[in-house]
Amino acid sequence: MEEPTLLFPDTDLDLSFTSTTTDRTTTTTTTSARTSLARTSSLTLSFNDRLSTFSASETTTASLISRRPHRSGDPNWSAIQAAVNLSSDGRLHLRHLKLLRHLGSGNLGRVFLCRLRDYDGAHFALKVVDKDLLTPKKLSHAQTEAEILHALDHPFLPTLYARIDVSHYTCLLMDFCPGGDLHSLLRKQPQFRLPLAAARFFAAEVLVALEYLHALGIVYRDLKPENVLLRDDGHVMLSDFDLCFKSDVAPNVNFRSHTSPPRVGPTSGCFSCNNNNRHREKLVAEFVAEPVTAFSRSCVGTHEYLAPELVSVNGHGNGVDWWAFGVFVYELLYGTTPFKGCSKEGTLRNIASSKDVRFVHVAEREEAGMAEARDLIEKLLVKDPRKRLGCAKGATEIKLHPFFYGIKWPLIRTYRPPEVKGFIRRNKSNVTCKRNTCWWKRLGLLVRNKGGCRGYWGGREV
Ligand SMILES: Nc1ncnc2c1ncn2[C@@H]1O[C@H](COP(=O)(O)OP(=O)(O)OP(=O)(O)O)[C@@H](O)[C@H]1O
Repeated sequence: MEEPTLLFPDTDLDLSFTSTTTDRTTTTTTTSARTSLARTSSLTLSFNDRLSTFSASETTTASLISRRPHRSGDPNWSAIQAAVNLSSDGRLHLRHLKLLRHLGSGNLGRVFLCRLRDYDGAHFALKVVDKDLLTPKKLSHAQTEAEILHALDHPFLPTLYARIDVSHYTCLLMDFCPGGDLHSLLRKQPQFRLPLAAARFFAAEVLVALEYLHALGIVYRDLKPENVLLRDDGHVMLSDFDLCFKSDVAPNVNFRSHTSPPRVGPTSGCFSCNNNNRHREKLVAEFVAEPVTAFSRSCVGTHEYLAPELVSVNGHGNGVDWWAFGVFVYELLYGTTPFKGCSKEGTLRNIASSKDVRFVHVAEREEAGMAEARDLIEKLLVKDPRKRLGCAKGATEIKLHPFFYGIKWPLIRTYRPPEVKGFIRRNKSNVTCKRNTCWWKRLGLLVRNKGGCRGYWGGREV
């Protein structure tokens, strides 16, 4: 038999991985994540084996997602296009990618940092899902995630560059966020709290991302700092779309009355009866695309972020995202979540109770803007979704709240992100990865000895 060739020969991928799933990330639908995570640790060996023994055209289907308008200038696209042009069948394959390291694991699979083999300027995140290890429910979540990623085109959401299906693996090639996630950044702050300006900035960008998802009829259902990743430039990227559900949405242009302040200038002033000196009311057109009829009964999400209607399992809609947004703003500013109890059950009881949100008193938190922040949180954490801010008109009405006063929404992607303790701006072309040649030798040996057999690493059954 021909010796299997290694397709990731100088990878630094660490296979001796253990589950990183924490209590925070556990969803109410999580079942045997640990088992599936442990099994997926033999992934690379399987890849090498399969790709070396099957002809690519028989076993792989790869779709290069078409270049989208707002990212058309993205150099990652050009790099991928160059690789595809050189490919004999005009497709992107796993052999074009070089895995650099393991970034993390979730319910559905593992995420790796990788780059194009012949071009070291473009880094990507590769999410690898082993469909054989998933329950039918998780399989449907994986399918949902892939479909949603395919539909997105927004600066604060991931770009799906390609989807590669190899045997029972689905690999999704996406933007890599070198800044880590907001939860880790919070852990680096004094008392886990962000300065108000930083919290406002991140909240505003997440709001814009949610607005876009809702305009597509997508209810996200998994907002939490862990799922807010930071790009190299400090702007956010919402991740993890497996718990989303899709609904219809009917965009509308509404008119609301807006009172503008009196005009000051030479024509106003001493004449109190002058029309220009009065508050003037005018009609302002506003675009609303909110999935108000969205409805689901499945209880998914992260305990501390679950809306009361999710806890009561009577069915829920778009409002769960606006509730979670309230919890999110609270956590950024207070370093904890508002209904956290001593146990998961205690947390759920607090959420379901009729008690309103309480704010921990933090003397040094009384900076300008905190009163507005508390008011916004109170309006979002209204237990009855019909009365909750955002449920009727979505982000359009949340953006008008005084907490966000002064933000020029269409320009937000051009804002300079705040300097935050612990955030290191990384140059994409200078992503570091641990080198461990001895490690690679062990991998080569293992593949040769076992013929790339899956299931063993370092003498430990996985
Ligand atoms: N695009 C990315 N850039 C950088 N790191 C990423 C990227 N996507 C995911 N990660 C890292 O990989 C980890 C696993 O991500 P993944 O989306 O598979 O699962 P998760 O966020 O833990 O959620 P879940 O288990 O609910 O699916 C994340 O915690 C994150 O640290």
